[in-house]
Amino acid sequence: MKIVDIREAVVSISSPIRNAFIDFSKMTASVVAVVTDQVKDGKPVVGYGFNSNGRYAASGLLNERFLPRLREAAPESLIRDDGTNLDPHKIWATMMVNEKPGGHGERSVAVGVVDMAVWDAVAKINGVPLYKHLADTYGDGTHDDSVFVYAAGGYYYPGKDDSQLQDEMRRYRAMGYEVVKMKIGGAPLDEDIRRIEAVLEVVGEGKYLAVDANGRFDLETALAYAEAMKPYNLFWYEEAGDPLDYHIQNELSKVYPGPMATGENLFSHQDARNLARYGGMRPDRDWLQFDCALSYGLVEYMRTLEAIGKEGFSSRNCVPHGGHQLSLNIAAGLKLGGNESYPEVFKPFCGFADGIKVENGRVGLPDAPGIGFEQNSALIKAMRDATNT
Ligand SMILES: O=C([O-])CC(=O)C(=O)O
Ligand SMILES: [Mg+2]
Repeated sequence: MKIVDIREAVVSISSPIRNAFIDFSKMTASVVAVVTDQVKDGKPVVGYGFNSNGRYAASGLLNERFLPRLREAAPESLIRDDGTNLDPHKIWATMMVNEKPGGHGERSVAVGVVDMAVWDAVAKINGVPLYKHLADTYGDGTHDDSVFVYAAGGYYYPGKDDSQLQDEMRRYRAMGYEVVKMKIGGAPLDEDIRRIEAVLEVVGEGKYLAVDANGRFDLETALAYAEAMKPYNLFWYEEAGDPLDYHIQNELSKVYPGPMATGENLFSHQDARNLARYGGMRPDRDWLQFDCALSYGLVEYMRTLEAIGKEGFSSRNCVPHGGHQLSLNIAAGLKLGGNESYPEVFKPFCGFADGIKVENGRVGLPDAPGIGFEQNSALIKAMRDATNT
């Protein structure tokens, strides 16, 4: 068996929304299709991937380095020793030939998007949902039947007032989500506190509201928000300071008793390990948000889980960023704490299986081979159209 073609395309996921750091007016993503010579139901098996959101398409890196390495590799060097399937670990190693350690920047996005497509193909060739493949191959054979998901939104948007923010949160609650997330740090503290209180009127209690500062704050501002938000007992306080400023996170942990979350802009197991070692994150309450689509894919994510495990964290501490179905499969198959969900933003590069509703803040998984993209009709259409597959 072999890979016969790898296609790459750039798609727009632009919208007028804004977090505390960036607007999404020019946001793009890469889509990759890995076409194999395997045939199921009369059609070639094609694995799909996209690189989550927030870091732009990685076409230059893909077309100059990572895809040529796969195309030039001997096809048999990319498959399992027993010849039955693609080998994601060998494919990963082939992409990373002649790459120095460190400097994880955007390179990890390019590798991550290919890796997602490879895992989709692997599970399709095995004829099982990816969460089952992961549980059988890397876990104890059991998987979670549903996954905790929270509704991420609450963006700044031109002309958006508190009542529109409240309406948005009411919609998420009506869809079955319990926990919702909103942006902070894109307005002065007193305005954000007013917005937080407006959302608390809708969700009732702080334990149903997470806030995300997108790395905007210096230490002084992070601490001022901590002081002001402490009484609300929020679900979590996300990315207060720069993602690589472990000192800010550590200082915050000393004064903020509630759960903290961070990690979506850490792109390697070494960075994740540094956070676990030096960031003051507390295994008994804090959340780790590494997004495999941005950070070298699932092959690397398994190394990340191992690295943070040695620092006292469990897979249950992890609720990945990105709201994509690869992380949903990982959450069920490798037993994470949950997954993000974007009910209204980043369409169609968001969402889960069409017919499966969120109930009591949890979502079930389709019983279809692969990552389940084919069950998400808007997304699979966009990826097929983009890659002409
Ligand atoms: O606004 C963004 O860049 C997305 C984000 O931080 C999140 O989903 O946590
Ligand atoms: Mg975030």
